[in-house]
Amino acid sequence: MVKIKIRDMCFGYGSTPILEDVSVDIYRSSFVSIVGPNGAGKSTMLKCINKILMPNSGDIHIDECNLKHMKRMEVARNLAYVPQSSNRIFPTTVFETVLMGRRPHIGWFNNEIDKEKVWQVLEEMGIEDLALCSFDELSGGQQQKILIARALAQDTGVILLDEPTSNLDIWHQLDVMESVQRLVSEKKVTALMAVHDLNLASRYSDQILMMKDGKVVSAGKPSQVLTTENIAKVYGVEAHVYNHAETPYVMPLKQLDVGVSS
Ligand SMILES: Nc1ncnc2c1ncn2[C@@H]1O[C@H](COP(=O)(O)OP(=O)(O)OP(=O)(O)O)[C@@H](O)[C@H]1O
Repeated sequence: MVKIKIRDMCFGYGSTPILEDVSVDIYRSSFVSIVGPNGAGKSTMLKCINKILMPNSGDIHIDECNLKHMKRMEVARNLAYVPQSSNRIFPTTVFETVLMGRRPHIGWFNNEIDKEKVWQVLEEMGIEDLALCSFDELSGGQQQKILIARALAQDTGVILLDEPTSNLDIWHQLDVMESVQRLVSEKKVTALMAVHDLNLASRYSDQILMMKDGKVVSAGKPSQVLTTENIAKVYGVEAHVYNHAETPYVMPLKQLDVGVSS
């Protein structure tokens, strides 16, 4: 069943087109990765789906609802968004930061159930010992985990993640990916994640969208999208792709043509 339906979506900053005629179906309870070079439009696409940006044309439906007709709080009850972790400063404790995720459900006034939910999420992520720490005194990787915890506390059917592993060591990268995978398999959440690491995308995703210059140039299972040809065309990189069943492993070898990616 389709959870997010995007049709003919175009977006531009001023007269500069950024997304062009994007049409994709994201299925309920699937883990979908968006890959592509710097500047391809991955973050812009996530921001359009979360209504942070308004497309110039086209439609996005969440279930049967057109995003255009959804109010801010309704969007927040349906979609949680984990932004790229650059310089996010919250002058609050970790507990208070995660509690902000409950706002779409209860407004400004928190009750015991919401606080319990926050403790539950902190425990599930193994970060309850950070609860009383100040958010802005944590490491980049710890802050990343707190932003993910805040999204989990939001308790939505869709979670959008913008490069959630970018600040993390390999142990924590796997930790985040396993957490998202558990959300998808156990809580039937739909996860859409922008990511640069093709091998993490390959291992964890049900579907990959490969973007270049604001267009989705390939979409499907990892084994259909992560091919030598696509990687050469989109990244300008020669790569070996070792196919282990449905999970290709990508080994980049050399640049083919400097300047393919921006
Ligand atoms: N606020 C802005 N104003 C104007 N142009 C912008 C703005 N934000 C992004 N862009 C441009 O939009 C294009 C797509 O950017 P976007 O951040 O969506 O790409 P991305 O694929 O997420 O890149 P990266 O992998 O580097 O994070 C880029 O050319 C970028 O320069």
